[in-house]
Amino acid sequence: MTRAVLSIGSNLGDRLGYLRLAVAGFADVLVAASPVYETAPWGVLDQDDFLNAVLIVESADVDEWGWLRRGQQLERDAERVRELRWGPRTLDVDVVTVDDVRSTDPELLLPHPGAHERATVLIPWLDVAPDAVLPGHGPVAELLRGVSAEGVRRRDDLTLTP
Ligand SMILES: Nc1ncnc2c1ncn2[C@@H]1O[C@H](COP(=O)(O)OP(=O)(O)OP(=O)(O)O)[C@@H](O)[C@H]1O
Ligand SMILES: Nc1nc2c(c(=O)[nH]1)N=C(CO)CN2
Repeated sequence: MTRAVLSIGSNLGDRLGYLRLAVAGFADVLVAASPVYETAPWGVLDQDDFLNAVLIVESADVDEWGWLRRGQQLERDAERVRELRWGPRTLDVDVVTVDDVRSTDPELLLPHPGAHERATVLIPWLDVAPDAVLPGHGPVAELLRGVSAEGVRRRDDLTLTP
């Protein structure tokens, strides 16, 4: 059995629809889905706001590479076009952690190297897992104390399950 934490994001087109597409794609393995947050972009600042959320998924049949592949298939289903690094996208699925697996393979870095400093990941993750620990970094609740939550707004009017 593996349990993964996935960060999903969209800032192009039907943003909520794309996040829902991801949730539907993981419906058979879904343990929890966080609230939806509207977030100011980081990385490339001159782009539209994102919707972000975190999913917890679990399966006896999927290893860390399987979670990556399933996320990438959903990105393709969302007709994502790879253009700019950190640029606009219909759907991004990042594998944040898979249990306490460590990987330095550039195709699958685990834990995700940006997670510890991204409020867009840490805030929704804490919502669904208050005791979560990011391997190598510590409790998510503590990491959040060192990160600015500016530009991260909870959107309770948007729900991931229709
Ligand atoms: N933990 C991970 N989750 C998802 N993709 C990963 C992970 N580690 C490495 N990758 C690789 O990253 C590439 C995808 O990069 P992508 O363009 O989505 O990056 P990004 O989302 O713009 O930036 P960031 O990875 O900083 O969020 C893929 O080739 C994938 O194999
Ligand atoms: N707020 C926010 N900004 C981003 C995001 C994201 O998910 N949320 N993803 C990016 C590329 O991975 C680049 N910038």
